[in-house]
Amino acid sequence: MRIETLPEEFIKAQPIIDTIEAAGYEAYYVGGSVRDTLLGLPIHDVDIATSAYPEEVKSLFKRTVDTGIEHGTVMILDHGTGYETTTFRTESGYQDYRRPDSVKFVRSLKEDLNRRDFTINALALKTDGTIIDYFDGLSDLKAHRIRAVGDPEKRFNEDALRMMRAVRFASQLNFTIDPETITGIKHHGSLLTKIAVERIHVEFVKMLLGQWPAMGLDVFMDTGLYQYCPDFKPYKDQLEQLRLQLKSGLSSETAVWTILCAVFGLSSKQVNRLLKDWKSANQLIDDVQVAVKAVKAISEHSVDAWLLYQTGSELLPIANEVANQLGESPYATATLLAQYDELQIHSKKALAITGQDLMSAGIKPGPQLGQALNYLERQVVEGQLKNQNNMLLSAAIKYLNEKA
Ligand SMILES: Nc1ccn([C@@H]2O[C@H](COP(=O)(O)OP(=O)(O)OP(=O)(O)O)[C@@H](O)[C@H]2O)c(=O)n1
Repeated sequence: MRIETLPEEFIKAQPIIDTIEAAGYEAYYVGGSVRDTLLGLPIHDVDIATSAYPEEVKSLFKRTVDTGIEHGTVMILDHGTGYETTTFRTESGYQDYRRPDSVKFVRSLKEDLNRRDFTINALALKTDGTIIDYFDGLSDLKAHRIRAVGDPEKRFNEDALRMMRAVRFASQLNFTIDPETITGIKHHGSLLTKIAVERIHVEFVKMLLGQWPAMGLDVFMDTGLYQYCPDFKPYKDQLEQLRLQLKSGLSSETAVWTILCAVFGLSSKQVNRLLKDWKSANQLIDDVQVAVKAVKAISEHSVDAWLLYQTGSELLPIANEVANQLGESPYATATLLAQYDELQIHSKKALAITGQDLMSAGIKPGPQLGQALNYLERQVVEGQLKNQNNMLLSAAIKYLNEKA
């Protein structure tokens, strides 16, 4: 098979391949960019595989970076773009189920394609548009099927993350997974516990960002893969519910974790624990804690000024998206944002009074000063007080007198 017109990303990279070939080696485009081109999807990174050994590649180009030289990968820099160029290799001895202990560089393209995860990812493309397909990847692409190259048991034993990649591709591409590959996942699901959580995290989120999340979730649940992800085991019923409810992919990582935590019914403390176990960034944890509260309020039709203020304009659309996915939002996002815009202030800094002003008026520094500012903030947000310095000052004095 031959692609008539190659996307411009490949045409831009052609001088790299030409240089390698002129030196007597083979070089091809490989991996996701070839798969996505054949599916008519936009491509991200152009990866090149070559028969030239890393030192040979480096000798051919002025500017290279050793991005993974022990695995044969050298990045070639050309007119501001980096091209990952990897020597054909075989892999052996995956003691940790994720990275090959030893790689052997080889000169044969077929051997290189043979070590890859799925047939749709084991296609090579020449600069003239010819596709090289040793493992029936083209018919799997046509049948919308994810199938391991060779023996699925061996493939997942080598790299257990591939099971998560399979469910992620199913969600992104609307593909089914070949029955033998499914059996391989069923047999090897527990190996996922040997994989760094951060890597599972990336694939899991990509699965729920995919356009057809139920395609991946079906396999994730039916094969029992979910049990080997941190803390998911007790939430089987909720995950099952989610797979039926999700109509389309979510828009962001924050939305992914918000919907999970909302469906699991987690408190802020539990959100923190779950997301820490999934090795999440602190900012994500903070955002999800806020967004989950907002989803609850939206679902219960109890959105008020204070909730809008605390949630903020970035998280409101996410919380409303999640509530919509769960079929429970009576609000349009634009309405929530318009109500948010109408608030007198959008941060504590915007209060027309400072701690310094309160101290100048004789209020002593200490906890009561902070309490007074918190009181004013809430009153202004809720529209009980106008955001004017003299009004806020007298309200603070009254508040502290009543408290005393
Ligand atoms: N665990 C893995 C990861 C990658 N690959 C191979 O390396 C290629 C590039 O991997 P990567 O860039 O991670 O994924 P892509 O398939 O390119 O997909 P995407 O860019 O959408 O993540 C894959 O196509 C596949 O041939 C593999 O065999 N096993």
